[in-house]
Amino acid sequence: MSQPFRIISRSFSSSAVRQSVIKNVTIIGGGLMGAGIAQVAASTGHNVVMVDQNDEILSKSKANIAKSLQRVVKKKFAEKPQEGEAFVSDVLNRLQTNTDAVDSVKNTDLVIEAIVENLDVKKQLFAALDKAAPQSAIFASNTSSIPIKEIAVSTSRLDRFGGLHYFNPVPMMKLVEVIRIPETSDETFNSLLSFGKAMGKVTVNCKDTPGFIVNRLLVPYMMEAVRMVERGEATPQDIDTAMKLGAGYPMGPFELTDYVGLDTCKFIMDGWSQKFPDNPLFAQSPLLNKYVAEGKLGNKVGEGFYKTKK
Ligand SMILES: CCCCCCCCCCCCCC(=O)CC(=O)SCCNC(=O)CCNC(=O)[C@H](O)C(C)(C)COP(=O)(O)OP(=O)(O)OC[C@H]1O[C@@H](n2cnc3c(N)ncnc32)[C@H](O)[C@@H]1OP(=O)(O)O
Ligand SMILES: NC(=O)C1=CN([C@@H]2O[C@H](COP(=O)(O)OP(=O)(O)OC[C@H]3O[C@@H](n4cnc5c(N)ncnc54)[C@H](O)[C@@H]3O)[C@@H](O)[C@H]2O)C=CC1
Repeated sequence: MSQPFRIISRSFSSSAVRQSVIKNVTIIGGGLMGAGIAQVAASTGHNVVMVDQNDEILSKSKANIAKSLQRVVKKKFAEKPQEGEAFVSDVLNRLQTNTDAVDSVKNTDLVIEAIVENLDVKKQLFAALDKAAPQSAIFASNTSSIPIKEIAVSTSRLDRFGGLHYFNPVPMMKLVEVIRIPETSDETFNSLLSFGKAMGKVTVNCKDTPGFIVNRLLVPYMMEAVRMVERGEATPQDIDTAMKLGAGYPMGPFELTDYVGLDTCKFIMDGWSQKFPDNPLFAQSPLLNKYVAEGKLGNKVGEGFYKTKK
């Protein structure tokens, strides 16, 4: 078997950094995030297998990727449309799909999980993948809110487990939070950092604390916005306008909730309100729960706090 690690010598330091070479990537989940991660990984030269529950979902994911790639090439290859076409075709050739997660990891270097925000479902998936993936493969979760360690314990590879938390829309958002648990080896962490950079992202290092960096600050802000509406202090429209024009945010909190998906937001809040019952920042929102119960899940279904085009 080939040696999975290489020594990288950095010119600015005499020390050498051990890390594995990541070429073959498996993304589990082809929804909003999985499709975005798959697109950018394939666009940056990686061989990608994107996995979801059935072919219909995967066809939609591929169609969304094709649409997003067109937006990217329109800018990047504005003067060279033929090169743009060749780029799109190369990217799509590097992107395979599979409905069998276990089969998809047999030759993988890195698994990135981007399925529903539910601890039990994630653990069940990783436990199955752990038996099938090569010993050298690194596992990462894109969870928004679940501690990485709680997911990682479903496997026998805690030293090869970490978090890669991307932001929506992945092709546009430049950040990836790279999370290590105490057991994550330096090799694994360095490989995850290098992979994030190889995808063209800026990486920040995070410990395995609730919400990492961005969501630990973003969630209380967004929850206070919905509580303002619940208290009758302002409308979603006025809050969104205020935060865009007064604070310079590209989207207001309600537009962003529709963009992220109200179901995902509720999964996050269900988890945090159970875990931190005494913290008022994470108390449930009756309004969010009502919208989710009515099936108003945001842009993905055409209606959330706003009616949008699907
Ligand atoms: C209030 C209710 C409370 C509920 C409580 C909730 C609990 C908390 C939930 C927390 C959720 C956390 C989720 C998570 O883990 C982390 C996240 O991802 S948080 C989300 C982070 N993302 C953002 O904050 C996005 C903010 N928005 C923007 O940056 C911009 O609006 C955006 C880039 C999306 C779009 O730009 P905009 O100017 O608004 O629109 P355009 O359509 O003109 O696009 C501009 C430019 O960008 C190109 N583009 C856009 N999307 C894509 C894409 N998917 N693929 C490729 N290209 C894209 C577009 O083509 C435009 O290009 P031009 O050349 O400029 O025309
Ligand atoms: N929506 C957002 O803005 C962000 C979400 N996240 C996180 O990313 C993860 C995915 O979120 P989204 O992409 O928004 O969700 P989504 O609902 O758009 O997609 C999830 C996909 O996973 C698939 N899936 C579910 N169980 C599966 C399984 N066992 N095997 C294979 N596929 C399975 C579903 O069919 C669906 O297509 C969640 O953990 C979420 O918290 C992280 C950053 C931003």
